[in-house]
Amino acid sequence: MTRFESAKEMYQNIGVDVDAALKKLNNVKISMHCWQGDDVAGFENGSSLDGGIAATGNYLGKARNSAELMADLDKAFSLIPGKHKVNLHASYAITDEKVDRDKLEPKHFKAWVDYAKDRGLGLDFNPTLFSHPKAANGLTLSSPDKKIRQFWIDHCKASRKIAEYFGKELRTTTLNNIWIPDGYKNAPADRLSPRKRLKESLDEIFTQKVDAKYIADCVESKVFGIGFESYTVGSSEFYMNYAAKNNIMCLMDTGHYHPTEVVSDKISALLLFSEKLALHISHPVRWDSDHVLVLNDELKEIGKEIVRSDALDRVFIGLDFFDASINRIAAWVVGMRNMQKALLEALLAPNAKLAQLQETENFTELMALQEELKTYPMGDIWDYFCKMNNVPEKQNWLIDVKNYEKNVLSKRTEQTI
Ligand SMILES: C[C@H](O)[C@H](O)[C@@H](O)C(=O)CO
Ligand SMILES: [Mn+2]
Repeated sequence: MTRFESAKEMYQNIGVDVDAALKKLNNVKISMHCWQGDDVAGFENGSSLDGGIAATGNYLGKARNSAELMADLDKAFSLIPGKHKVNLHASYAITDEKVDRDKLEPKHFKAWVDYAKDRGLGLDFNPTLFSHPKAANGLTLSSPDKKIRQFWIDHCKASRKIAEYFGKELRTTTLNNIWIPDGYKNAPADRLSPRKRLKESLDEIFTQKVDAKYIADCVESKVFGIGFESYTVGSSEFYMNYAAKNNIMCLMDTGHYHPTEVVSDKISALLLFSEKLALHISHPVRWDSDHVLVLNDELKEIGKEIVRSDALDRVFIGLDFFDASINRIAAWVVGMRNMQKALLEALLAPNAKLAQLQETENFTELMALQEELKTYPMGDIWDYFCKMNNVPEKQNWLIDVKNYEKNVLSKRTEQTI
């Protein structure tokens, strides 16, 4: 009997259908963010990273152009089970033209569509409202300056067209996520006016007609950013209400809440009121530090919440971290595989039985079973899942990453080509 067969039998004995779990996991597309590959630099060669976010570390081999970023993404995907999506920011346009963000068009992202088509991947999109001279003071859609607001409104409209184009070309629904850094370092005198302006800007953006078959809009809230500690215009309450009233989605980033607040607890609450929701799964350490996902309790809890709400097709799962202190391809691989492991663990739980124990107030058995499940042989099922997808099992993927670092990454110098 193989380790997989013996593990499968153990799960079967508690009523879990392992084959069905593996099938479900194989269908989950996770959106892998391109910006881990180059520390959120983008291809514009202009402003350095701002907007209250920061990538720290100086590990060798960061991608310096689209060819390198695509090659690095390929390397990472070759070590991750299944077919997924790439999440792009507007600052990653591939063009020889000097085009400002308000004038971006689908053609500036054609190379990404070709890339995705060739590999059977999907694409998601984000307008980039930071690292730009017109966002230098951190005010964009809520700026008191009408011209600045208009520039960013036009950028968001351009981005929605690009997202729609991705969806059409790739026959998927592309997520288009608006996040803005807007806020103040010190206590504001007027909290209402910036929020009113943000609301009006969003209203104008969403007057633009796009085909809902191909694009799903969402808005990402935040609690604070570096340099914007006292006030964030696009807060959680703001966007939850905006999204509900305008029939668009909320995007919850796991790093965008107070330290003891957890996104896992918010998923069921949102799913009761909206058809779909989006997530940026990150790993905040003391603040929105954007560390690589580790398989911690909160990640497992998020997996459980999605699975137990039977919402694998209602939640857009995307990753959002940028760690420059370790090999960037390893960062992607660890994060993606951990997200999948969290979902697998949830799929391998006797969820109906656990729910019934809760409903019948049998809390002793519920606790006993939940605790025993923690030492069930999930790893053997995971190894089988890797094998079935022709990717290395256990830490064997690291051999590939080390070779790639030796042969490719270490040859890259600091300057952009
Ligand atoms: C690159 C950023 O992480 C991203 O646009 C945004 O999603 C964010 O989380 C800012 O903190
Ligand atoms: Mn995010």
